[in-house]
Amino acid sequence: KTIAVVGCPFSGGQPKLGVDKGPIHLVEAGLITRLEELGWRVLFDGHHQFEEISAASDPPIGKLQNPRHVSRVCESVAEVVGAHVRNGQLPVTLGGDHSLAMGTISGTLSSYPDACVIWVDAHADINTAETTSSGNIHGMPVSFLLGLGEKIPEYAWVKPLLRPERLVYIGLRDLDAGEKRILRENNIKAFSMHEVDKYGIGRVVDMALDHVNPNRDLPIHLSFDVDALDPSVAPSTGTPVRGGLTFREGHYICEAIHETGLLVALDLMEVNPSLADPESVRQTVAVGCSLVCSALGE
Ligand SMILES: N[C@](CCCC[B-](O)(O)O)(CCN1CCC(O)CC1)C(=O)O
Ligand SMILES: [Mn+2]
Ligand SMILES: [Mn+2]
Ligand SMILES: [Mn+2]
Repeated sequence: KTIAVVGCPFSGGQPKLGVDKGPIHLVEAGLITRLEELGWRVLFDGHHQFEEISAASDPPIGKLQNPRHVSRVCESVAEVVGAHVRNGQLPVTLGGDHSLAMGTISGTLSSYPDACVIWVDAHADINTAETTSSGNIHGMPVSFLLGLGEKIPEYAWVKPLLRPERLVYIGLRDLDAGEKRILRENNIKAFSMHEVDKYGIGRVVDMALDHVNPNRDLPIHLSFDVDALDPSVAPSTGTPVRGGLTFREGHYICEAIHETGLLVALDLMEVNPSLADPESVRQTVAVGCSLVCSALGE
């Protein structure tokens, strides 16, 4: 099978400079060669240029920051990822901030409507325009994918293709009040760090899969935010939160998902190579590469 590496140098979903440089660092760390060494054919259709998409003027809509730019970029990503999936390739999207998952998961679901989503993150990224306090759209992609909250004309292209019972979280530990309410109201399954401690990562992954993929017959889209890992493991990221997944727990999730043989798309998000000292940046990039390779059979 062929992997399509989709470099998405995009930072509009959040305020910190540098996360748009994530893809180039991941590729320059040798990710493509490592994937080829695993036996994959790898297509790298380059780092997408999004500057031309950026709206001339993009004033906030309510609290939402860079709303038109984020929407246009995500719509473009949905088309790119959807095309790769339709061509029978496995898209590996390198971020860039997590707002991009609005595009990647839309792309996957357009071809695999019954796909399930495993969202590995310290955060739920499920704020609506009403519940967000920051207005940073990287904290909102899941709400758009589920069709929650007030409709925003600029986001009319996002179809509510994701069903709550097809979504499961691993690694949560920093949720806004509105997000906790949304998870409860929609019966969304979440394995926080408390459950990871209580049951161990092995049981958590089994339970997560039992919830969204009970017969192990549905395609899996894995959306991995490196801030799910403990900041000691992946320090160079925009919204670090203490008490995260260990290096091994992060890798176990990826290895276990590979073992299902059901992975159809992968996102590796929020590596920001400008937020730490060179050694910490190198470490974060190396972990990102390693997680991708583990999800693909290493
Ligand atoms: N939920 C946050 C963080 C989103 C992180 C997105 B990512 O893709 O990295 O998972 C946090 C908002 N929170 C509000 C209260 C403040 O004290 C701290 C930040 C938000 O900005 O909505
Ligand atoms: Mn995230
Ligand atoms: Mn996060
Ligand atoms: Mn983040």
